[in-house]
Amino acid sequence: MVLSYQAALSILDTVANGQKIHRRDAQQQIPLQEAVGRIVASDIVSAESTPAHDTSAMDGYAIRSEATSEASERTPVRFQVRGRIAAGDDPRQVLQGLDTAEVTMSGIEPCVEIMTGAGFPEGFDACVRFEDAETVIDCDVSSTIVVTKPVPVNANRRLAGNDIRNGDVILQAGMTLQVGHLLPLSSLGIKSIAVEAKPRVAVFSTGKELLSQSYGLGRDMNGPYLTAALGEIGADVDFCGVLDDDPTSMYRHLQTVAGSGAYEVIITSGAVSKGRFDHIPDVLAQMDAEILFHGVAMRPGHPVLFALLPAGGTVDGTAKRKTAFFGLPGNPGAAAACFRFLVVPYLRALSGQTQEAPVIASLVGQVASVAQHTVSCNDKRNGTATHASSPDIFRHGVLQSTPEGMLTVQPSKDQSPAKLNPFITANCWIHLPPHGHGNPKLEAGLVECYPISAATTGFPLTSLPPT
Ligand SMILES: Nc1nc2c(c(=O)[nH]1)N[C@H]1C(S)=C(S)[C@@H](COP(=O)(O)OP(=O)(O)OC[C@H]3O[C@@H](n4cnc5c(N)ncnc54)[C@H](O)[C@@H]3O)O[C@H]1N2
Ligand code: MOO
Repeated sequence: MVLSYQAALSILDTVANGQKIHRRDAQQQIPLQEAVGRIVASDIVSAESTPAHDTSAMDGYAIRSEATSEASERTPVRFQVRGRIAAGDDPRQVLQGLDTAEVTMSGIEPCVEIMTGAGFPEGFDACVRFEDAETVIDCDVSSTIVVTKPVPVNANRRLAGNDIRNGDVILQAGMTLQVGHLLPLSSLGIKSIAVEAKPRVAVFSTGKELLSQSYGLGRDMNGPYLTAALGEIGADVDFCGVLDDDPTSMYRHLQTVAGSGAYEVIITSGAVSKGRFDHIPDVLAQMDAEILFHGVAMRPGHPVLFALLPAGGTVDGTAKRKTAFFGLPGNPGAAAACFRFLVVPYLRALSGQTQEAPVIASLVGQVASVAQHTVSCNDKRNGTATHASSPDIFRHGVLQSTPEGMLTVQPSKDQSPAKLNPFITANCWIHLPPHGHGNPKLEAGLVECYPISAATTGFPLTSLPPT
């Protein structure tokens, strides 16, 4: 029986977690502003509460709110300005020598000019904005102002510690640093951050048709696509060229790159299915690879292969890291789907990230046909029996929000894995589970969508994971 998609994911997760411990220099400390898009390596916990002091939210006058409780147009309350505090001033120094109790007794309330962000002076509990006070005697800092409305306690005052609390977990290990995170992190004085090392990945394309364009249009699409898609998710990626359909040279090139120990993952596309020139499985056997799966119940992409290449030797007494190998199918639509739904989960697990949560959208049209997508698939590993098993199906499509605020998704009309035109407009992948017929969610027309791009920076097009 062909391996289910879920079983393939579980193999990838186990292998990634096993490989994780062998990652050399797995963490790096880098400046905050260079870390956007990188994976946070360990929890960041606040060592302080912010803001450190009470501060003013407006430019105005710091007053005692109680003094304004009876204030009205007919009974305005007078205040005398007794100082001025700018952001960065120490309010204690500004108010040195001012005995608020004494001046209050003298019949006129003291107040202090205060600027937005400035530390709140002791003895005052609210800020009245400049535009809400009338200056009756204008004399620089000893002006007199009147207030004609009661000012609530704590008006325009930011209380110490009401933003971030000491001990708050600001970011969890495995999260992708987003540009928005730089604001709270910088507010805590954090200037650099420990991030996971970028996974090092080598990409090859295969096929003589890509090397000589004497007949037809043998253009490499998977090479640029996979290289860019890997770069987008933060991998350190090298495109290593196109391998000819010759097992000897294929072996030589792959062995050289694997033996260099420079890469944690090698990805090829093509030459993995049943054809006479599909040499990847044989070359891997020659390389003593442990083939963990070859053939998954998924559409497209069922010929996909995953293996571990031997490391050979030890480092500091521990076995060297093996190299993960993905043999993606050659058809570009299949290579892209396998990348998105097998390679990305592997790399996320390797970097300690949680897996993505889908966006749930209403399927436009085709609900009935989609719900009855159970098909039979060939067992690619032994190449014999046809099993009536139901594959996971991945379809590209267009996800959009309606003016009513609904999310809808329309699968591309042509899902042929060799058709590239739909990728001009497609912005997501739809994941249809196996045994769709009878699945209540699917029959209600609700499907799981993932953005085509697996990058997690920018607008996070993923719903919150269930709590
Ligand atoms: N007898 C069978 N034939 C095929 C099966 C099968 O189960 N039994 N599976 C089909 C499926 S599904 C796919 S997908 C392909 C995958 O085959 P390979 O991985 O062996 O890929 P190739 O044969 O090398 O190429 C297939 C196709 O893709 C084009 N290609 C390959 N690399 C690239 C590239 N980098 N950029 C653009 N296009 C590429 C290649 O030119 C071929 O047209 O096998 C089916 N056959
Ligand atoms: O994996 Mo092939 O899925 O259909 O092109």
